[in-house]
Amino acid sequence: MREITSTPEIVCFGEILWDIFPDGKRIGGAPFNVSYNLTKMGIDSHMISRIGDDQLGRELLEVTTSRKINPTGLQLDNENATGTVIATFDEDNDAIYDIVNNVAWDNIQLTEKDLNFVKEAKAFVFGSLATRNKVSRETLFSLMENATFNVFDINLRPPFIDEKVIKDILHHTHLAKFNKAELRMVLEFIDKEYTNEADSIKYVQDYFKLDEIIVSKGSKGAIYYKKDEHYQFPAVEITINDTVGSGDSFLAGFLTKRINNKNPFETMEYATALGAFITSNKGACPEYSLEEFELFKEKHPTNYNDVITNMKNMPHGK
Ligand SMILES: OC[C@H]1O[C@](O)(CO)[C@@H](O)[C@@H]1O
Repeated sequence: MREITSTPEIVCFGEILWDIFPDGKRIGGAPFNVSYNLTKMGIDSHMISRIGDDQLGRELLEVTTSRKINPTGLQLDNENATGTVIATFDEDNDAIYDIVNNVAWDNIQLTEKDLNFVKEAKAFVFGSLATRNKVSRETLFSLMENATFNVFDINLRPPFIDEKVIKDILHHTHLAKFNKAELRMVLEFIDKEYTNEADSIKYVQDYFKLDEIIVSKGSKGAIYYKKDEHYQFPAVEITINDTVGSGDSFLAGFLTKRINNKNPFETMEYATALGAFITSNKGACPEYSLEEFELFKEKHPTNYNDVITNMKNMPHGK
């Protein structure tokens, strides 16, 4: 396998695993889903995780390699098994996850190479689940303390929620992504009552010195706060296949534009389109080409009448 020597543009950290659905297993893990879709967007992305020395680990390696995800950030664990999750769907077709504990990705070690990659990368992406075990948690903190742009997609997965750890991470975060329930939980952690979204966001921004926050709202779309600016984008209308990884692909689309300093309109438009595209497909990491996505995006344009912003400079002609 070819070693990467140049610094990746984005480094993702955390769980890589098999989601075991009633109809078969699919590769997953929120940070892996982000890394996968970034790669599809043409972004050079590096995934730091750990797999077991077992059949499921070998299968994970095969899939990542065949899908052109660079596997050099995947550590091999001789003691712990490759991660698995028993996934089912509720009556709204939302996924419910039973995440097997004490697996390989709970034991990600700190390496010199990863530390250097994170220092140089334009963004470092992670969630809260990888902090459930001490080893991966300590590695994450060491990396985060050295990164220049920390992107925290909180992705709360009960029962693995630790208030102190989440607050500590938020103090290091530059861009956070919450859904509405997660935003309320963070407010509870800092003893702030929810009055309305804008006030809550302002409070969280000031409390954690955190300029950029995305709140995802499912079928209602998403809103991006950047200091005092906000940009609310509607969800793109599609037929839902399943919602697994929709937030992860949204984030991949968002970062593709954000790290290249595109304006927030273009950034949000791309993010909502990629989230919708993946939701219209099966699973979080379907096989597709950038051209297929671009075609989908053209056929499903953003309804600019439903964009809500406090900024005047909408892109020309919108
Ligand atoms: O990472 C925890 C779980 O979240 C997902 O990534 C979806 O966002 C699943 O693939 C995984 O089982």
